[in-house]
Amino acid sequence: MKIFHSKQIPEIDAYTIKNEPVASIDLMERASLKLCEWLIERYHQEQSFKIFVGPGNNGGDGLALARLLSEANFQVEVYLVKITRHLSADCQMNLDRLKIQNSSSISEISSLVDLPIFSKGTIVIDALFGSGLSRPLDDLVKDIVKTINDADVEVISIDIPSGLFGEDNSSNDLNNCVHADYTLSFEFPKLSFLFPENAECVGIWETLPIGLHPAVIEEMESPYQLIDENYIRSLLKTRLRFSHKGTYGHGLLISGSYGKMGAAILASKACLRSGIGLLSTHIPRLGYDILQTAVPESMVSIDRSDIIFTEYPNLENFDAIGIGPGIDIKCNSIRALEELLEECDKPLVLDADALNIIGANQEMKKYLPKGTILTPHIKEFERLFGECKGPFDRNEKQRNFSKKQSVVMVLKGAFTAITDENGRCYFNPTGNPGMATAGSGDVLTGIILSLLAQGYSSLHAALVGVFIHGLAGDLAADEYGEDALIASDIISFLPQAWKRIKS
Ligand SMILES: NC(=O)C1=CN([C@@H]2O[C@H](COP(=O)(O)OP(=O)(O)OC[C@H]3O[C@@H](n4cnc5c(N)ncnc54)[C@H](O)[C@@H]3O)[C@@H](O)[C@H]2O)[C@@H](O)CC1
Ligand SMILES: Nc1ncnc2c1ncn2[C@@H]1O[C@H](COP(=O)(O)OP(=O)(O)O)[C@@H](O)[C@H]1O
Ligand SMILES: [K+]
Repeated sequence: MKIFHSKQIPEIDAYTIKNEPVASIDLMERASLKLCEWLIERYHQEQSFKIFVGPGNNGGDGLALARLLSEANFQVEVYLVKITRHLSADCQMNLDRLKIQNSSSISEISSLVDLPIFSKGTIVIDALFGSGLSRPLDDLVKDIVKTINDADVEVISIDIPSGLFGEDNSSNDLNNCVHADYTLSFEFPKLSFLFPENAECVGIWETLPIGLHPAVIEEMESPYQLIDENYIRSLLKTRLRFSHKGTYGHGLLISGSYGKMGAAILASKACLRSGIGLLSTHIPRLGYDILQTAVPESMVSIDRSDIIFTEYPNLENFDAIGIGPGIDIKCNSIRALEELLEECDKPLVLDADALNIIGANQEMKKYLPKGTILTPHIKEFERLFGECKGPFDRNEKQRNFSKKQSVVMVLKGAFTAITDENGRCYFNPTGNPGMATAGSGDVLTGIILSLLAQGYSSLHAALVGVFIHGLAGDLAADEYGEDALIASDIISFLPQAWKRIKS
């Protein structure tokens, strides 16, 4: 699913209105019907709604919704926030229709004293501002928003929490934006919903289809998209009847150090559970027995050091290389990584301490071979690129670096963002908070290495790897719950995850 900039939404609307064709007031009615259906499915008629309405089309949606909920016998009170005398045409039309219906109360709010008492159990619908917001909220609206946020009520925002911008909120104080429990957005999510910093405002978000014209959605360009299972399926390779282990590549995983051999075990197992033909795991000497016992399917390449990574085997023997989980950041490891980056012409994935080493030795960035995959979490990202002004700025930096250096970057977290050499950004929907646990990143590195060795392009290895990793985590959470989930469980559910997307 493409994710469009708020400025593109009116163009998509206008195209739909002209070419479907449909009157703009009827498109608003369609959107409000979807909102009403969503609410009717979840709430019963004893619950009352307080709808806060602004002057634009977001307010228009709120007014149309008030009429539809009243028609369905819900108790509705409407609060029209008077910040301007002028309402948008469709907002005015829906206000007139609501007045004609004459079944809900309509009050005007021109100062805080006009605000109602919020009794417990009330549901607040936030239809103050939508994607047309062009500057932070003015004082009156800010105070109304604060009062709503402080009240012990459930809040549902229409399209976007009022006060929040669809993209960049770096100059915005999130305390002045509605903190919704649910955000119901039309057709597409906004970019800002995918950033962890905005979660307190957005709550749980859903998209409601409102029949925007498919031709304009297809044609209009956007660098952002949310991937889904069908898209991932379209990228998968099939295993051949007459194939042998050589067909699926030989991977080299450089991982582990004294006290961190678990990282090497997790990454190796995940790699082998994702279809690779042969795996060699390069580890310091002390890890020999540990790895041979824990992962008998992997061959072992031994470093001359007992405790850290200081050298690597001949790269010619391998189809892809993964380096980082648990390698530590000692001086000899830095030198070895530097050499590897300069020499390596094989597909490469860098994670964890490999990224921290580069973060501490910035000149190494320029040696990253084209097509390399980097998999930082936010902290590792900031070690690489410095502090960011906010999530939008971070995403811009990620896209720009991918483009400039022709590398694939995987910024991990909820809605992991994957950027490619064209500056495109793909967000991943799978995964859950249970995966915020030691070692889950190591599992991802193993999966991605496996896919690189099997001949997937860097971008496809990152996309498929991140999706399947999150899917296995979701299946594991279904079985064990999020709290008990450990990284090994993600590996245990890789077989089910692969079966599901290969079926
Ligand atoms: N395709 C879609 O997504 C559809 C969207 N619709 C609704 O239309 C909304 C967008 O409507 P609008 O473009 O009218 O935008 P808004 O309803 O967000 O209102 C913007 C209006 O407020 C003014 N304004 C902006 N920032 C302000 C501020 N800080 N203080 C005071 N005034 C401010 C603007 O000049 C403009 O007049 C969407 O969010 C959605 O709710 C639906 O009605 C139909 C289809
Ligand atoms: N709240 C969450 N929702 C979805 N996925 C998550 C969440 N928290 C963590 N993950 C996933 O778990 C993995 C954690 O990786 P990382 O932070 O490197 O862990 P570690 O260093 O312990 O291996 C990433 O792939 C990330 O996307
Ligand atoms: K809103």
